[in-house]
Amino acid sequence: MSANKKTVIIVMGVSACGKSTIAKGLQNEQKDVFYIEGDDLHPQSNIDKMSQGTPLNDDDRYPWLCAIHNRISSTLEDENCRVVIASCSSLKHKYREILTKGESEKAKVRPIFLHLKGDFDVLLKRISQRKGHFMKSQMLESQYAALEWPYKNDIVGDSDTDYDTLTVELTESKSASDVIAEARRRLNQDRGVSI
Ligand SMILES: Nc1ncnc2c1ncn2[C@@H]1O[C@H](COP(=O)(O)OP(=O)(O)OP(=O)(O)O)[C@@H](O)[C@H]1O
Ligand SMILES: O=C(O)[C@H](O)[C@@H](O)[C@H](O)[C@H](O)CO
Repeated sequence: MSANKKTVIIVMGVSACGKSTIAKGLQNEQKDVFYIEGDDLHPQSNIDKMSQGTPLNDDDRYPWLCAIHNRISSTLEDENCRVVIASCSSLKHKYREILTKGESEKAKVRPIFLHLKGDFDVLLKRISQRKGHFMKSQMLESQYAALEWPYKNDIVGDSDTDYDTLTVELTESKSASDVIAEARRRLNQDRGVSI
C-alpha cells in the first residue's frame, strides 16, 4: 500500500479529553495500526515548563508539532502500516497546518482530526483526579483559551471545516469504551476507515 493511501488519524482536544486513552483503544494492538503518543515527542524544555504550571506558547509548540509531523511521515513509510493514530492536542488552525505540512510544503500528510469535544466542567473534574501528571488543573483554562475549533463558525458538524474533522462529544456518562466505540463507528461509517 503506498503511503498516500494510508489513513492518518490525529486524536485532538484539550488536556484530559482522553486523547491517549481513545487513541490506544482504537489501536487495540492491531499490527497494521501504529500509535504515536504525541506527549513523548515534547522537548524536555516543554515538559519542564508545563510541570511548573506555565502554558506552552506557539514557539514552544513549533518543534514539537514538527516532530509529530515527521514521526507520522516516517511511520507511513513502514510497509506494515495501514493506519497511523497520533495523539496531539492540535489546538489551533496553524498547529493543524504544521501537523499536515510539516516544515516543507512538499511533505504533506492528510489527517482526519478526531476531536474529543468536552465541556470545561467535565474535564476539570477528570484532571483534578489525575495523579502524577505534569498537566496542572489550572492550565486547563489556558487550553480552552488557545483552542480554535476545527470547524468554522464553531458549529459541530459544519461541513466547512479547515481540515477533515470528526467530532465525538464527551459527556460525564460516556465511558472511554463508549467514546472508542463511537469513534470507531464514525470512522467506519463516515470515512470508510475500518479500525
Ligand atoms: N470517556 C472517559 N470517561 C472518563 N474518564 C476518561 C475517559 N477518557 C479518558 N478518561 C480518563 O481521563 C484521564 C485523561 O485521559 P488521557 O490521559 O487519555 O487524556 P489526554 O487527552 O491524553 O490528556 P493529556 O493531553 O493531558 O495528556 C485519564 O485518567 C483517563 O483514564
Ligand atoms: O499543546 C499543549 O499545550 C500541550 O502539548 C498539551 O496539550 C500537552 O501535550 C498535554 O495536554 C499534556 O498532557
